[in-house]
Amino acid sequence: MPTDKPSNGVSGRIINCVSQLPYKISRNDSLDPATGTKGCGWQITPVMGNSALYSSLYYLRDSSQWEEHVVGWTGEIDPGNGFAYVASTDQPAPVSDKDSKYMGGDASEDPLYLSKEEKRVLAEMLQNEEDAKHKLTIHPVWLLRRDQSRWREYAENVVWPALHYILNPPDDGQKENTWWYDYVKFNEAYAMKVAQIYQPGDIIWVHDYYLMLLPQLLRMRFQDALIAYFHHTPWPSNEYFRCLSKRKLLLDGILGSNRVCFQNFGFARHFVSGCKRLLDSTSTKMKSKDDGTDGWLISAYGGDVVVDSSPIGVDTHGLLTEAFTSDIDQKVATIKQAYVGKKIIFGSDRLDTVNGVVQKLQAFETFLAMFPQWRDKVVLIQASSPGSAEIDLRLEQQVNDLVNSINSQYGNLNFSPVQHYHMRIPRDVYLSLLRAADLCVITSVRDGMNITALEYVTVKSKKSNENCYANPLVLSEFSGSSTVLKDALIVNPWDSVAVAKTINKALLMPADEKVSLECKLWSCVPTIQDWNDKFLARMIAIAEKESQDNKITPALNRPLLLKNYQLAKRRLFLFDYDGTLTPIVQDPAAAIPSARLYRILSKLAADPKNQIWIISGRDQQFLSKWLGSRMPQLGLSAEHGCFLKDVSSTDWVNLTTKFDMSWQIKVSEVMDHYTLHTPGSSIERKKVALTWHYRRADPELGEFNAAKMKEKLEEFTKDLGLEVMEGKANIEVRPKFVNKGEIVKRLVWHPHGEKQLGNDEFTPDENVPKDQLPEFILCLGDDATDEDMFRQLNSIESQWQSKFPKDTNEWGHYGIYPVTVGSASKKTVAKAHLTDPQQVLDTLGLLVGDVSLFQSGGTVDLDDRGHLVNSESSVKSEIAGAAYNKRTASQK
Ligand SMILES: O=P(O)(O)OC[C@H]1O[C@H](O[C@H]2O[C@H](CO)[C@@H](O)[C@H](O)[C@H]2O)[C@H](O)[C@@H](O)[C@@H]1O
Ligand SMILES: [Mg+2]
Repeated sequence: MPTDKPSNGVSGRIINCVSQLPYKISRNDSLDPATGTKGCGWQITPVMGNSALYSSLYYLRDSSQWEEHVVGWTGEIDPGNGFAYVASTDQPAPVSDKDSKYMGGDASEDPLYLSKEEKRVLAEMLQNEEDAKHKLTIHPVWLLRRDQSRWREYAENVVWPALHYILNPPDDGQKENTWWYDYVKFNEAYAMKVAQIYQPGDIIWVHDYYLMLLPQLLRMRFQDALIAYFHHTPWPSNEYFRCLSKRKLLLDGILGSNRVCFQNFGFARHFVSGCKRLLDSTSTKMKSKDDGTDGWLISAYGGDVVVDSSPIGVDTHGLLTEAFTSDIDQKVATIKQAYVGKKIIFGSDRLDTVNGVVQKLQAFETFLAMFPQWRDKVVLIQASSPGSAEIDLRLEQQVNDLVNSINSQYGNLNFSPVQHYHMRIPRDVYLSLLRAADLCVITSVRDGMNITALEYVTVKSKKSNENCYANPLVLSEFSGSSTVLKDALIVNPWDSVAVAKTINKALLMPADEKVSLECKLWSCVPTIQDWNDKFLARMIAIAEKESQDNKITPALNRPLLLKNYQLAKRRLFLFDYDGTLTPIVQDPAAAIPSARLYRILSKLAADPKNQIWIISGRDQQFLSKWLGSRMPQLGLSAEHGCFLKDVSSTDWVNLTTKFDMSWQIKVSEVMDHYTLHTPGSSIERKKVALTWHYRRADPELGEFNAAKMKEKLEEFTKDLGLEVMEGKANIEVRPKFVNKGEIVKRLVWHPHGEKQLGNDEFTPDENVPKDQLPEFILCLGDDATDEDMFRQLNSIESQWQSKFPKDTNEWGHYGIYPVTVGSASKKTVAKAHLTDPQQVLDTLGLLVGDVSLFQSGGTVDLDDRGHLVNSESSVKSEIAGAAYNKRTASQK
């Protein structure tokens, strides 16, 4: 139990977001045999599986310290009523219900329509499953579309395989795209639910890979929220993770958290490496002061995210109470009697490609072949719970073949050495087998944390009658639990000879050695109590450390941006060019606009409400050639604000005419010197600014000489009114009095749509009435010089707050969006971020109708079926559902 009262801004409330509530809802419309009438009730049954996560929820529920709120999807609701919904209640929560489908029923009918009242009643029933004394409130996430398994598809068919080192075969990506939209919506539905209950100071705890986007969606809404993400499954090497087409969006989604935690150090290390490679994050290693564990601080869009590990545990006390009852004693005795004179090897796994059932059977076959003395003296009882439908068929066949082969070679009429149960065995049978086993063998080829391993060691820690105390465990080195249970008999499941030898060794192990091993293992089993307490203590410590200057810059809330855009009558776009509208490339001359960029800019520019400006470090020649000459309707500013070309004009204005340019000679000399000493570097000579590029030089030499050159240039330019800027693999020098911020000031403080004055004496007119100023400003930039624009916009926003306090929009602001593009590691004064130029184009594409709203997330209001509120599909689906309800009611 936590000892200290939560303090320092922590409210004492936890919002646990889980991919599925621990209950199954079924409509119970069967005939009531007592009355002969049709019932119209609902049935709620607990869901088995996911025992560690659910026991964590129950532990917090029982704690007097915390008030717990659980937000979770209802899972597939069994609609009853002749729509035989094939889904077993005993599936573990995260397993795909691939065989869940409706049989019968007209496609136009929607048996999942639930009226408001029905949802209220069901929510109440779910809540009633909780004892009144507990401080736990259940918040169901309703997603009532008829094809309910759609919400699992992306997580289970795309993310899960990659996390387990399985690459899907290539295809045209269409199915995956549809699944992705559902995945975004699934996460959106959670964000909406959390937003309804969130209070400042709450700890939001997001669990696992169904909800990778949720932290960022919440960060968009609540910048100060304390968010933790715990990843229950393995995290793969980046070589696998980077194969996902949405890799950046997924990482970016998780990085909305203050803390990202894994089952072990290795998984955390892979995650950090992914962030570094895919998002250009930087990381620093650290040791937690609280519990001495190793971890990292990774810089994510202006803030720091803690990445560490903490293996989940089991409720050891509860388990021992549950496993040592007189009923289970009896069952253990019955099992022992059934196999008298034989050693019992037990295994309990889900039947999928990663849990290693095939490897186990192969090793057992090898064992019987290598050690004939054990034939007839050992039985393998293997319980394999069903996995997902597609994989089952192939695996099932392979497993059946192996079982038959072993039993026919080494069995006889009275005895089969492998007893295989392809089913989820009841809890009491499972516990009896754990207790009765002389050995447990786990040959998983990939898992986050094998709970059976922890439960086996726990059960073996207690003495009982049947001589089962301290029996050993053979454990795969690829199981997450091997990092915790280091003293188990560790094996490589791919080496069946080694596994066979280890089984032999384990079965022959003397009693004192078994006891000594068990003592070591038992002392390492993490308890769920400890796991929760440590996890939350760490979150409190993080909350205490959070400071104003360590705010994570949220991802740009695109749906909100779209709404704001659609409602605004005067819109101003301020775009940087390199690294924002085009990706950074080796050769500056090759960074030309793509066809997609032209198309989107043309569409934007075609709307008379829009004024579009490109504010770049490029010179006039480049901007005119690639943008101005093709799209004169764009306003252009060259060389970081030195030159200006108005919207729909061809004339450039030089804003630096009065500035003495003799400095160029000396700067050029310095740059020449370093160019000579840095092979691959070059100088870009613009009209005013000079840029030294070292992208094509040896990176280390380039960086080293850039630093030296900068120092040198700063020395003699400080009194000349010049600025020496560090850009992306470049050093630039230009007059200080012009910068992109000054241009922004000039463009914003200007009657919208009116011509710019063609002179360099322009002073912004801060008396322009509000109804002539832009109502929507989107400013995008990737580099240090773009921070001047963001700073300027932030200052304009503050000015407007005091000047026009009543003129905010319906979201309480002025529609000003300073957005940084690119590396997660940057410190920025922007209010939001986008990861790369591709996301920039996706965002602009969204505004002009080229891109779907659900390509990436943000604040959207969904109805209880996952349709956009008030959209055509939402209205249609509501009508169909109500009609269905009316019809079935009249049949009753
Ligand atoms: O303000 P911007 O529009 O972003 O321009 C900044 C500088 O961009 C160019 O250099 C950078 O992009 C090149 C092409 O991707 C890349 O090769 C180089 O390493 C980058 O520094 C441009 O050449 C400069 O003149 C701009 O000032
Ligand atoms: Mg740029």
